[in-house]
Amino acid sequence: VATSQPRLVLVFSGKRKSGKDYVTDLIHERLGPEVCCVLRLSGPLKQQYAQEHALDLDQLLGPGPYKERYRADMIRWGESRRRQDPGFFCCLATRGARQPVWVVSDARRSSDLQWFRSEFPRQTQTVRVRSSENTRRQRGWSFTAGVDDAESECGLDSGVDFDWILTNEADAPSLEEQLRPILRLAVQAADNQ
Ligand SMILES: Nc1ncnc2c1ncn2[C@@H]1O[C@H](COP(=O)(O)OP(=O)(O)O)[C@@H](O)[C@H]1O
Ligand SMILES: C[C@@](O)(CCOP(=O)(O)OP(=O)(O)O)CC(=O)O
Repeated sequence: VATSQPRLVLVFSGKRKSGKDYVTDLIHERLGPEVCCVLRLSGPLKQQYAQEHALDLDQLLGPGPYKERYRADMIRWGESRRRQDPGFFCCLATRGARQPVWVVSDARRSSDLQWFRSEFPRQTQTVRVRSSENTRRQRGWSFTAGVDDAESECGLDSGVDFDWILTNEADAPSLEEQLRPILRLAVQAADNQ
């Protein structure tokens, strides 16, 4: 079986409720499912966690309040896994992806970026999604100790030179406009196959 390599890997990060899922869904819609897949590092994490704790996986994957009830414990659970193997969830999340453009929606730690940069050094580009605390609050965020002050939320706050920064705010240029150069890059990457 030929192993297919991605042509472009867009690795997204941002605080919770900054709009990572929203923006990456938008990219997926624009490029279509043949060209692009959205990969969530939290996917295999939530799957395994739901199984071990008899929880509702669909609700854990959704944007509602359900996942917030379990977040602190999921973080702890995931961290013990990552201590054994920092690339554990990266590897699981990318397994079987065949599209030329990969959109990773939720990098949180420098070990996540390191994994993609070392596996796909030429293809990887990092994207930061930014929103003000006010905007995030309107989307349902409130500060939670053990979550918002932990590595899960703060691991990429400094020391990273992002290739792209998107401002997901009502008074910023439209996402459409901000995404244009990234979408152009993705279309080029897919066309050059
Ligand atoms: N530009 C936007 N316009 C409208 N709703 C948005 C926008 N960005 C985010 N949202 C909404 O805000 C909530 C949080 O966004 P989400 O993408 O789930 O954030 P994250 O994945 O970073 O936690 C969701 O309900 C989402 O639909
Ligand atoms: C335990 C987590 O994987 C939970 C992630 O859930 P989501 O990826 O749904 O989070 P947001 O989009 O920021 O709201 C966090 C981690 O530290 O791995």
